[in-house]
Amino acid sequence: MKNILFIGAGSMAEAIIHGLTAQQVIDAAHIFVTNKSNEAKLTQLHEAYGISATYELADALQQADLVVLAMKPKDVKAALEKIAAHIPAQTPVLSIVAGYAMASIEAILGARPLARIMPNTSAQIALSTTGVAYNAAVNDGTKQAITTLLQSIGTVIEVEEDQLHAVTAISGSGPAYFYYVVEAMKEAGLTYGLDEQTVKQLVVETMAGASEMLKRVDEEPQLLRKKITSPGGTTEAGVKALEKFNVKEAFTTCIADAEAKSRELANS
Ligand SMILES: NC(=O)c1ccc[n+]([C@@H]2O[C@H](COP(=O)([O-])OP(=O)(O)OC[C@H]3O[C@@H](n4cnc5c(N)ncnc54)[C@H](OP(=O)(O)O)[C@@H]3O)[C@@H](O)[C@H]2O)c1
Ligand code: PRO
Repeated sequence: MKNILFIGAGSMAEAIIHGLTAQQVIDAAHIFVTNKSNEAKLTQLHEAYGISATYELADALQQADLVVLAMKPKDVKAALEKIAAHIPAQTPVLSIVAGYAMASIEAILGARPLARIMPNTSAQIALSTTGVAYNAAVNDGTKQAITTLLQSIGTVIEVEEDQLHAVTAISGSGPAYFYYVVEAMKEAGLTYGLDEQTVKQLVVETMAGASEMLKRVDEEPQLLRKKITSPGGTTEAGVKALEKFNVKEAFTTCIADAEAKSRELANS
C-alpha cells in the first residue's frame, strides 16, 4: 500500500498519522490529508509529520490506495457525497466513523472493499486496542496492509461488523470508565491528608500494575483479587462496599447502555 488519503484531520487521524510515521509504516510524503476548511490544522500536520496536505481531492483520490474516513458522524454523508464522483471503483475505504454502517458507505460510494474500525483514544500513545471489521470484498493483501497500519497505534482484533457495537461499548468508550474509577479513587484518597501528586501516583501506578499483572500473569482476575484479599482484612472490607453499592451490576448496565446507544446512533 503506497498512498493513504485521510479525509478529516482531527485527533483520531492525527493519532494514526503519528503511529504510521513514528514506526515508518508508510513514508510521510505518501500520506495525504485533507479536511473541511481548517488550513492551519493541515499546515500544523505537514510541519509536525512531513505529510502532504491537500485540498486537490480529485488528484489525491486518483492516487490513493486506501481512503480513510476520519470525520465526525454528522459530517460523513456530506464528505462521502463530495468524494463519490472522484474515487475509483475499487479503491478500498477504511472508516473510523462510529456507528456508520458499511451499507451506508456503499450506498453513496458503490460496492467496493470496505473496513470499519473502532480504536480508542490510547491510540495517541500507540496503546489503542482496535476492533476491525471487513466486508467480503477485502482481499488478504488489503487486510494485511490494514492490520499493519492499525498495529502502529496498538493491538488489533478482527470482529464482525455487528460486533463493533460491543467493541465500541467495551474498548471504544472503555478508557472513560477507567478514568472515572481513577477520578473516584483520587477524590476518596484526597480526604486522608495526602497531597494530590501522591494520591495520583498511588492510584495511577496501582492501575498500571494491575493492568500489567492481567497481561503478564496467566491468572483470572478473580484469582488475582483473591490473592490480595486476606480473610477479615482491608480488601475484603473495601470490596464489600463495592458489592453493597452493586458496582458489578453498574458495569453490566454501563456496557449494555453504551452498546444500545451505539445501535441507536447507527440507526438514526
Ligand atoms: N474519540 C474517540 O474516542 C473515538 C474513538 C473511536 C472512533 N472515533 C471516531 O473518530 C472520528 C473522528 O473523530 P475525531 O475526534 O478525530 O474528530 P475531530 O477531531 O472533530 O475531526 C474531524 C475532522 O473531520 C473534518 N471534516 C468534517 N467534515 C469534512 C468534510 N466534508 N470533508 C473533509 N473533512 C471533513 C474536520 O475538518 P475541519 O476541522 O476543517 O472542520 C476535522 O478535520 C469520529 O467519527 C468518531 O466517531 C472517536
Ligand atoms: N467515543 C465515541 C462516543 O462516545 C465512540 C467511542 C468513543 O460516542
